[in-house]
Amino acid sequence: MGKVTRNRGSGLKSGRPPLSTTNTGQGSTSTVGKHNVNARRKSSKATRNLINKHHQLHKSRAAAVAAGDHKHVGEIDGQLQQLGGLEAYQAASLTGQDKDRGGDSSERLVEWLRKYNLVGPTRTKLGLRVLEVGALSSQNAISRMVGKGVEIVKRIDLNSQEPNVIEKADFMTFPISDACAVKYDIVSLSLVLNYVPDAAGRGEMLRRTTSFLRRQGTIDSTTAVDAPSPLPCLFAVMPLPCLTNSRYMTHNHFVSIMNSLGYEILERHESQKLSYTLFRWHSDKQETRKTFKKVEINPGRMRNNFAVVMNNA
Ligand SMILES: C[S@@+](CC[C@H](N)C(=O)[O-])C[C@H]1O[C@@H](n2cnc3c(N)ncnc32)[C@H](O)[C@@H]1O
Repeated sequence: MGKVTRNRGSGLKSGRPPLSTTNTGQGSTSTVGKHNVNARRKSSKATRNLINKHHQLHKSRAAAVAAGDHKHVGEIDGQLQQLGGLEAYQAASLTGQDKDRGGDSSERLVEWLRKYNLVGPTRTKLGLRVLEVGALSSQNAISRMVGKGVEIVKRIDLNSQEPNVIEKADFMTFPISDACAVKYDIVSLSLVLNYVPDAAGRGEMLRRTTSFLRRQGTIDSTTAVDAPSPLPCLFAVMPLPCLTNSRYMTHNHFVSIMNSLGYEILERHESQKLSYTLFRWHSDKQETRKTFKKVEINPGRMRNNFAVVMNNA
């Protein structure tokens, strides 16, 4: 793998999708479902608080479901509703990721694909198929590569902001097809894994990604640089503290989990708040079905509890 690149000084500038906005003259307004959310009026702290609260409630809900506490589930659903539900969360994700505060995480993916000479103005014949899970916008950098190396970007989200171009679907139940023609060269999971409220669910999500990737040898593309092809691959973006400040996770531990699925890390970048990684999937490698439990590897009172559990199903 190449050296980890870091961009501590630029805040979130190196990652996040562009805000779909209409300019009101007073600041941008993002229209999310029925909600009109003034992007600039919400401070970045308020945005962060909303996102954090949403994540906390989701985790509590998962725990209440697991405990069979239906009353508590109902209460939490009410609180989520009061926060504005998934739509408000998505609006916060978009506004908090405005150009001023962040950027478009798929810019990093495009940068890496350029490095391997897979996208760009001269790559008109190359037909990469991309599955973007958790898509908030059809105007991001990877979408702009359609016709420049990318054939299609299939976008899905639990709640579609653009019903014509983003399919409302849950990745965990999204149909898997064995036909190579409907598989993908690239799966993008940008800020989605951390949305899953429980550790075993995250493991299942990672395991599931390989089912959507084309096998090696079925990819009609060659890299023109002196580097191995990164295809098929997974682009994963996570909040940095998931990997640097968790009791149950480190970057190396995450890579071990990915290795067990047949993934090899190719690229890594850290901005001030996000971790970006590109993993090539070796379809010829048998998944080891190794078990990864929730084990404390990084003790500390001030750390978070982010974990990924792989059950040997
Ligand atoms: C924080 S947003 C990230 C959006 C964008 N990918 C980015 O990098 O900014 C997380 C999105 O993932 C979606 N999501 C979470 N779990 C999902 C699942 N199982 N299937 C499809 N979308 C999912 C949520 O609805 C939400 O829109």
